[in-house]
Amino acid sequence: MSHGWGYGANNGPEKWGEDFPVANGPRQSPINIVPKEAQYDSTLKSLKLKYDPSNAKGILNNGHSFQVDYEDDANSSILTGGPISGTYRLKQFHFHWGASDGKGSEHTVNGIKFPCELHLVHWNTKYPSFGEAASQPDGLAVVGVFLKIGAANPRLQKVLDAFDSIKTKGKQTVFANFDPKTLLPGSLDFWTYDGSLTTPPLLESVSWIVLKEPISVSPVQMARFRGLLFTGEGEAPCCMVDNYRPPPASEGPSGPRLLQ
Ligand SMILES: COc1ccc(C[C@@]2(O)NC(=S)NC2=O)c(OC)c1
Ligand SMILES: [Zn+2]
Repeated sequence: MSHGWGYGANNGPEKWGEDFPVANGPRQSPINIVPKEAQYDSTLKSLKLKYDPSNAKGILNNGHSFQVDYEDDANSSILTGGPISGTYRLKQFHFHWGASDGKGSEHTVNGIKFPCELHLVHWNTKYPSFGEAASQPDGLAVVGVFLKIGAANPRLQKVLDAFDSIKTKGKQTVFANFDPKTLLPGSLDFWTYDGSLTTPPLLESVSWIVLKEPISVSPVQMARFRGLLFTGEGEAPCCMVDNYRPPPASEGPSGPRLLQ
């Protein structure tokens, strides 16, 4: 790719391997989750998430998605338990979504796409920083949550209400006092596997924890996600939609272990 990566025909997921050869690596994400093939692992612990709403800093349109960033200079918003050992700090959360309700998630379940997928990104405090952790095989832990079409989700409202301030690439605004735990479903049951970032640099540093229970989002709320732009102010507008990497066409015989 002569120009930056994106999700278009000329710079999308099929082209990322040109500049990022790890795109064809052994632990790339996302994957298609086949629940019947997941092995039960009784040694897995329950997931523990402790978030301090006052750690919320800001919300940013980064040109690929939008993200809500958190203070991460102390163990006040942390993930423990589940498949991970030690303490991982919340860094940010962001979403991936489609141009229509039939697509948008990165992980799929039995080949089914959801309209949207939330990623809560945490980094291993055994490393000195997020940047350092992002290059380590046990550096990151991402909690994935599917959004499925249903009743409007009031927990999304504060995020949606910020969109007018971050419509174009590079725009950001203050986003204070938000507890991401309010975005989680009632059950924290999960599938887990070792994978990667789902955009360049596609680093194979993520312990994936995908929650089985989706949260709801209404068609009207999804339309508001699609009102964001990939493009910057003053550029020809391009709607921020289909910002998802699809799973590989078919899992090899040694598909990743899924534990639950
Ligand atoms: C250099 O560190 C990075 C770079 C990109 C992302 C974003 C993303 O690629 N990763 C997931 S997960 N979804 C995505 O869109 C990141 O998130 C942990 C960390
Ligand atoms: Zn993501």
